[in-house]
Amino acid sequence: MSTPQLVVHRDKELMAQSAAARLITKIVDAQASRGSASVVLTGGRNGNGLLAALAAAPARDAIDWGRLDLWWGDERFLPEGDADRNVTQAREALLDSVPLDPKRVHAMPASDGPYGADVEAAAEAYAQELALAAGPENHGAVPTFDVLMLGVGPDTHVASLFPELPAVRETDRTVVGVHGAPKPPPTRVTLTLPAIRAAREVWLLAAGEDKAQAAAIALSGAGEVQAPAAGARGRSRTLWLLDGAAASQLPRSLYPPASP
Ligand SMILES: O=C(O)[C@H](O)[C@@H](O)[C@H](O)[C@H](O)COP(=O)(O)O
Repeated sequence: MSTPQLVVHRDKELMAQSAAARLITKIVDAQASRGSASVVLTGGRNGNGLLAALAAAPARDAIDWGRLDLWWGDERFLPEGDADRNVTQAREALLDSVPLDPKRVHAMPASDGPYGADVEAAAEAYAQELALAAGPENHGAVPTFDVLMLGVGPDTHVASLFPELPAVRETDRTVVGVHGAPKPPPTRVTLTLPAIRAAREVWLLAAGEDKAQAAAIALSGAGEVQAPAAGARGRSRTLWLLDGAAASQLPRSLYPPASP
């Protein structure tokens, strides 16, 4: 697993704009070399802030939107179209304004979908969808995602993997249901750490004073069960994208001076 690399920006707006520019380049390069790109989106303010910055980016249409596979790291298990669903918020921030191939937008099941209120069945269905997309070269149960993005919670959660809860301890399955999540809503579907670690690159987004302690804990060698963000590593790159406020409790030796 790759050692975390940190980039600290002046504020959360610049962090979102810079991360969006970084994502455009990553997708364009993947499409140029492999014909398509595969990205895992995250919910939350930082994740949606990045999507909004991407929607406003002048270079955004350098991306061939029809050759982009979008997946989700987690989803709130709510009815289709619910304003609190991550896919609803992603559509509002970006997806509804770009010409994606609907067959390549892989939303997690809703609580009024084919699996009803059975969140375990919904999770298993998404795991099967991932496995179907995993080519032989992936020798695994999930596609090799080019970039998997994760917001970081104040308690160091990523996706819907919360400290000490069963989902963060999962070592075999790629997708599980979550009950009793401390961040509402309580029922969710989430990728597990093994699925997250299949990504080429994992980018963790942390902006704001309320993330400073989480970043310091996750980057100080804490265990992944106590600090799930500590276990979110990419196969070739793990990148923490922070603003100065979220980096304020980190030892200065961990990162170069913040961007101007
Ligand atoms: O479903 C969710 O809520 C998100 O996937 C969650 O993991 C989020 O990314 C973090 O809680 C950070 O959220 P903020 O960026 O809003 O702090």
